Amino acid sequence: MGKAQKKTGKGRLDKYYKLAKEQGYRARSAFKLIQLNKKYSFLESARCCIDLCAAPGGWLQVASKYMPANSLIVGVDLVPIKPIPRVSTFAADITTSHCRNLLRGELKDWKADVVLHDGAPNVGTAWVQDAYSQSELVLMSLKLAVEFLAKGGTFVTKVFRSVDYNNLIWVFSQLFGKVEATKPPSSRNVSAEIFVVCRDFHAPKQVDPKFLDPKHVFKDLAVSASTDKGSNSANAQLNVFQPEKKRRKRDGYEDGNYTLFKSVGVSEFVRSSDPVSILGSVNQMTFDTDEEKQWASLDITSADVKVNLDDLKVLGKGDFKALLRWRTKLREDIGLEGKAEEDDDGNEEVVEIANVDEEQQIQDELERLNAEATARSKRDRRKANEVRQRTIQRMQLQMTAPMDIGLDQRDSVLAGDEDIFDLGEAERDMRRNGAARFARGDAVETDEDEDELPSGEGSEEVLDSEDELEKRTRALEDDIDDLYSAYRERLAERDAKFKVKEARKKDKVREEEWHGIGAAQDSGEDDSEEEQEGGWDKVQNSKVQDENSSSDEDSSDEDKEPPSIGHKRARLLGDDANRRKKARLVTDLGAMAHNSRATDLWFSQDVFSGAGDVANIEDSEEDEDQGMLSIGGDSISSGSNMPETPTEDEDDFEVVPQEPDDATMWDADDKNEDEVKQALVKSRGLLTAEAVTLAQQLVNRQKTKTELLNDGFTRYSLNSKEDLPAWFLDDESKYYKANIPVTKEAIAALRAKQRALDARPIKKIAEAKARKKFKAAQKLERALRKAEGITQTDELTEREKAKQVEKLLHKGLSKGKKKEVELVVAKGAHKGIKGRPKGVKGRYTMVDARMKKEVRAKKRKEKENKKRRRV
Ligand SMILES: C[S@@+](CC[C@H](N)C(=O)[O-])C[C@H]1O[C@@H](n2cnc3c(N)ncnc32)[C@H](O)[C@@H]1O
Repeated sequence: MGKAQKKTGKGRLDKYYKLAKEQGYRARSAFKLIQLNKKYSFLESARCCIDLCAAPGGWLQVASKYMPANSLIVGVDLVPIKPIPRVSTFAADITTSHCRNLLRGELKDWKADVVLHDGAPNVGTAWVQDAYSQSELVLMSLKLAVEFLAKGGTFVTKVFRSVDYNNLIWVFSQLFGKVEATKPPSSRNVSAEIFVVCRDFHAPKQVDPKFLDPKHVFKDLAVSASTDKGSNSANAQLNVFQPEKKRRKRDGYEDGNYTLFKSVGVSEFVRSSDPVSILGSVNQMTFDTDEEKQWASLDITSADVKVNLDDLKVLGKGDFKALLRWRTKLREDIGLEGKAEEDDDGNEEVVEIANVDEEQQIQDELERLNAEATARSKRDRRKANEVRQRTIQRMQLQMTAPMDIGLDQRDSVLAGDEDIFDLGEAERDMRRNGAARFARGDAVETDEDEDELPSGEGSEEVLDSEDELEKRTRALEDDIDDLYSAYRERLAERDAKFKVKEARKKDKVREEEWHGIGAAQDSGEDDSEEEQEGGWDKVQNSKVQDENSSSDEDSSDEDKEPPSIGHKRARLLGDDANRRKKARLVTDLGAMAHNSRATDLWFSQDVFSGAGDVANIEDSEEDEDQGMLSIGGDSISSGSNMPETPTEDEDDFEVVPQEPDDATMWDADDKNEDEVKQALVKSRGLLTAEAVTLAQQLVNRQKTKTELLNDGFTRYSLNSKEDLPAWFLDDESKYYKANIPVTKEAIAALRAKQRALDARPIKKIAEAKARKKFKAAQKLERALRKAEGITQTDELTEREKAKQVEKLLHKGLSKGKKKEVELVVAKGAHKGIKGRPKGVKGRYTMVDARMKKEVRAKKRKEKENKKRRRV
């Protein structure tokens, strides 16, 4: 992750600020529009653009630069905008009908191809007027966009990640074909703003006013806020059990909490009935109170536990498990676990806890050490990977030579921070390796004073335990899976083709899963009109239907009516929940899947998946463009108190592209490949030597059908793919293939086919030849018709008739006169001209004047030579 960008002091005068100054843009935000346009190219083809909230005019300058000449560009803002060539501007509040009328007056009967909105309340000078919140302002701008946009038009708006975010995106998706949220590089990381580019405006004849009414659009937030707790807790749980997968913050920031960093006392975690949620939702746990400090000094609270509690966001699954184990032990120590069970089952449980036998303790301790060792080795591997990655990057940028790699990794040694021959380091390495081996299940020789590793006996016991072995194997498998998905992500970043392939796969999966609300509602003819117009209630109903259908799902039987899309989606979500349930968890997460179902349904909509592809969004106190360049007297003063005010830590939100389930992907691949191959064979015949060999053998009766079938049962066929890791299946599909013999004849046949293909004239020549043939046939036909007329006339003698017919047929069969080519000497007026010389008609060739003279001179010389020889 790069350095956090500063929004204050000199930090805000960044490269885009300087670039804006250099290139004469009035605000650094101009680069945001440039970058958005670079990605989506909406300005080049636009003839009319409206910029809402345009002051001081940076976006207007960009629009005027990138849009075709003579385009109509109109800018509106609360404050007047200094004139810009080719742009009309006026001051108005975009939330008023006055502004609407002014825009109508400017546009006359034109429709806009692009509507831009970069507005932010409280950053202008008109404090009293801009009382609207950001989300409401966005909705107001959408209202204007809906009125003025042409069909297929583009609406670009700035939104902030807040609780309203998803509702806004949902509304956009009802009105536009494509909705994508993006954060251009020039938008500061510390700003919570993102830009939503809505393309392909549906231009419905009528829009239900509820779509544009803040009261309706943001209404179910209040309801969902309370129910959202379930989803928050689900997210928190996922943070713990799949910490590698960074989740997008779909539901925006918690109400009233715009700082991302959260710290709680350890006792909250220890006493909580839902410790996993706490682990997943806070950054740090501290030992503050006297009681907590006492816990910190206990033996079970190892240094690792303290370090882990200090920064929970960097922990892996193993670390979280270790913390949960530590909590259990602590609760046992302080009698909490006993008390809780006492309540349920009476005093017997306390006795049981007191009788935890020694063996169990050793077992627990081993588990803990095991987890620690795995976590450590994981961290080391991650670090090593990062270093390697950085080195490769530097090599790609030609900042370093390959020989530097070793040196790079030991920078600290070179800097003198460490001793090259540091025995301590070597010892630590040995220990690490030992721990790693232990984690792998190899026999470990332990040091006497190595207090982290268990005694030989203990470890053997662990190795003997099947459970333990299985756990380790699973952990290893998880590691490899993680590494593989990281590898695929890297591949996707580097290889554009791979990315496109993956995207196509995802698109297909999505298309199969989701056919849109319109399709689901397509029940009768009467509905069509309403569908086109898109009624709020209708969509809301469909949402409710979806939810109902998902809740009824369990009770409903299979052979009902054809399943609706809602059912389909609900089933998919159900599968998803099941999958999550199946994951190896310490705690039962069944309830979590149930709680978040409604939320899942809502956010699982196709459009949210595209819209979520946003870079990290950070908290910030204000809109980042408050510090615009000062232009004359029009400088915009800095404001504050944005309602959605995120800050600090960027690491919390990272985009993790959601990959489809690997195993099914593999299967689906096979099916598609097969279909594609079959289609190819149909259109082009057999393409491989293996296929031709088999075909020849079948035709020549060298192979019977039964033999062919039997040949299909090899060690390569019918291998079960169940439970195999994705990386393995991917690899197998590439390399684990039967080596089918081919014959010389098959190869010769393929080559001959290829040669024939190569020898075929290209399409244009073939067409020209066919045209010529057709014309010749027509000509002959005409001649024959005329000849027939001549033979039937009585006015001519037989001799005359024969002569004329002969003439006609000769003409009909002749290929026509060869067009003569005129030679034009390139001298005088024709010297050095390009194109057709004046006064020349038909075909011509330019010839060099010099050539004529030289030919004459040559002839003359030959003549003279002949004469001399005779003499
Ligand atoms: C970030 S600035 C726009 C910068 C502009 N895109 C540029 O490149 O120069 C936000 C603007 O929104 C304007 N604004 C806020 N509320 C408004 C409203 N209700 N009507 C019109 N403009 C508004 C502010 O006056 C401010 O100039």
